[in-house]
Amino acid sequence: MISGDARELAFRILSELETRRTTLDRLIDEEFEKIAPGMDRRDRALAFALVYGVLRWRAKLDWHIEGLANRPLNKIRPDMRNILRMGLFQMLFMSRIPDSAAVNTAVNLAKKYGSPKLAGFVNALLRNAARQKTAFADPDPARDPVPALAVSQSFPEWIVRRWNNRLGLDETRLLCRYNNQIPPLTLRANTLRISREALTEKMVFADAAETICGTKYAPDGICLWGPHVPVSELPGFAEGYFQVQDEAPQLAAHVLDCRPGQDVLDACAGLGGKTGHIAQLMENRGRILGMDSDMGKLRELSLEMNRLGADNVETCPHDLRQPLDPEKLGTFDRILVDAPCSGLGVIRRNPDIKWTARQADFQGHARKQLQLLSHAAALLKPSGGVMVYAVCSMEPEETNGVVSAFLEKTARFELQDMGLLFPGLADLADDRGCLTLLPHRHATDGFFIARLRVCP
Ligand SMILES: C[S@@+](CC[C@H](N)C(=O)[O-])C[C@H]1O[C@@H](n2cnc3c(N)ncnc32)[C@H](O)[C@@H]1O
Repeated sequence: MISGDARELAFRILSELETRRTTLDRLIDEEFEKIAPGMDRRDRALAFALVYGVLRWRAKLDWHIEGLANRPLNKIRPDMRNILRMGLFQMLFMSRIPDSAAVNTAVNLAKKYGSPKLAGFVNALLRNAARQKTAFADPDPARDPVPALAVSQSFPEWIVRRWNNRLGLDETRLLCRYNNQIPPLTLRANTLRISREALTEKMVFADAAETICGTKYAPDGICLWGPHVPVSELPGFAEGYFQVQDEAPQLAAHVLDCRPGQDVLDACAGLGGKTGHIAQLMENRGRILGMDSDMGKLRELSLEMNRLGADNVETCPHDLRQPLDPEKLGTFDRILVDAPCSGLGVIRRNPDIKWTARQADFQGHARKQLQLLSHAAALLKPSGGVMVYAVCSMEPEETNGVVSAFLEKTARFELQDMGLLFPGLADLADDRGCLTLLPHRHATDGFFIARLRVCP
């Protein structure tokens, strides 16, 4: 059992993230459960700030560490790299922490996890950083703006290059900057139990956050900027008054426009973020089938539906690429395919994605997305059926590219213009009528939604 020290906890999370195939969310849940129950709120907040801060600013921190160490980063032991990143992050981004505390705590970690010699190296490098930091400079953009932006905004060069080719340098800079900001905690009021107005009042009364406001496009969303307590301690959590969900994904179930009494398939239901929303739009009447290939997620989904009071949801573990139950073919009024993707739209909330996503994976994502969409299409009612395809990405291969490939393959479907169907969302619609949300333009996660219907 290790101590409940915030920096040690952050160090363990950062190191494990590099060695295990898991997501930041899962690792945080695991490590916090093991270590942090007794940890006071300020220490938990520090551990979070260090993990997220280092992941957001890793390329910039590494650039300075390489310069100070006078050797390439891969010549520094991976665990010492993380100790150095945490130390330097505190010096550059956490003005309330004295440099001496950043150095001493890093040296203690290096002693515990390394050796006296490595602790000496960490000590010397961070002391140099403390002396030189006011003179630190980013690479010169005049020489080559893409790698310079990759360091100054801390993104992998391939992502900056990709966005620069599509959006130009100025917008790419804005997009990177936006993705490095701390997002609000966004909730969706569970209208089975409470209205957005009444939930907002409860949050304001409880002084739940520094600023509390409604979402712009999604009718049931509330943004909490600078929340004062963890989600599970917010008023109404146990009563199922809300789910945590960014504004952009709230629009997926909204445009699915399901009605009470319908048969609805949530084909990649995961933990049920959108299933709960569908249940509230259906006022708990009709039938929802939550499908996912991950049985563990569906178990959690069922618990989540109990918390929300959504009682018209059944679950079905199934790999949607495999043959479908013939009895289910052509039976659903509405289908949501919230497909697995690169996750490049949610870097603001999951900065680890910057370092785990790969350019080479896009073709594979697109192939799978097309397969899931095509198989799901066979389950839709031949008359009046509507299917929504969504991904938390704004990359062409897995957004409009998949929709075009699907339409080429499946002539009985047509794309619907959501700018016309939902006038409140018109400024999010692209020239085909799909919704493409860009973080820096719309102040949401990056997200894509297409609405397809069987041709009348
Ligand atoms: C973007 S996540 C869904 C998030 C979920 N809709 C929510 O709002 O909480 C994509 C989901 O697709 C599931 N998935 C991946 N491959 C699948 C497959 N072949 N068949 C069915 N589900 C799959 C993953 O387990 C994951 O839960």
